[in-house]
Amino acid sequence: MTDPTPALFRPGLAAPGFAAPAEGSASAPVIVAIDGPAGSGKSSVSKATAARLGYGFLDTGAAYRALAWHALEHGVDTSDSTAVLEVFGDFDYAISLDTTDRWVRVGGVDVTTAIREPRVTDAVSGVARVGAVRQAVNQLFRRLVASAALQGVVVEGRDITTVVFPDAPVRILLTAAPEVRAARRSAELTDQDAARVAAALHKRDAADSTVVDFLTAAPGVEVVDSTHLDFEQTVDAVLSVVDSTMGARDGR
Ligand SMILES: Nc1ncnc2c1ncn2[C@@H]1O[C@H](COP(=O)(O)OP(=O)(O)O)[C@@H](O)[C@H]1O
Ligand SMILES: Nc1ccn([C@@H]2O[C@H](COP(=O)(O)OP(=O)(O)O)[C@@H](O)[C@H]2O)c(=O)n1
Repeated sequence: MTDPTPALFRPGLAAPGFAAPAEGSASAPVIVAIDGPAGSGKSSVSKATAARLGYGFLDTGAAYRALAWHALEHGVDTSDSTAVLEVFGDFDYAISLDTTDRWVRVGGVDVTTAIREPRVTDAVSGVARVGAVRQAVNQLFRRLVASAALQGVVVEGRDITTVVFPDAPVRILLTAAPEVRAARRSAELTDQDAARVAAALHKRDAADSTVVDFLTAAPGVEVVDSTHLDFEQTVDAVLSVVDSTMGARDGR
């Protein structure tokens, strides 16, 4: 697999008017777009799917989490949109698209683990509702993918199938019943109280879904419901959608 090129983001470089490289050109990577609510398996399933396909993997939520971390480092209350925009001005963000070497950096600091802390999770919806932030990070995502020199990239988040890459050849909504998603997230965060984890997850979904709709599939988006599937079955179900969609596209 080609070594995915880590890319650095300074918002100034992606100011309004920045022209993202054209999609659909011969060298543009194939996009597999995956959306879904918290704990549906987007990150883990997308990463495994990318590894199986020999593609790169872009976790878009990491950018919002990293900006929330950056805001907290500056003592900013993320419910204050004006203050969020101010600290966004010097948000120096970089992420790896490599499934075997995942890292996230802000200003050269490795925040891969720090952005999963509860204080960041609790603050992230505040930065995600700032429209100017969303527009700039969406441009970054398109630029990162277009310049990755990869055959394909699995991109996961909340608005990838609808806003970031609405023309992606493969678009999937990954869902699971709310109680199943909460149980999976709690099983992952064994050092935290399960009831608190579940309440925080549902509260974040409620806040996030006022900004983008990731609970219903847009026209043309395939639903993969993992409620009754184990992890490998879910990856297989996603790969099956990729295969049938790409097969239909290539006339197979
Ligand atoms: N189908 C599944 N069955 C069981 N566990 C799963 C399944 N899909 C994902 N998981 C696990 O659930 C947890 C949450 O998945 P994650 O990928 O972090 O979700 P998201 O990125 O949507 O928040 C992880 O520990 C992951 O390994
Ligand atoms: N494309 C995206 C991805 C994430 N987000 C925001 O970023 C947060 C963190 O996303 P995430 O994917 O890491 O969250 P989990 O589903 O892993 O819990 C979400 O709660 C949203 O507020 C978004 O608004 N749009």
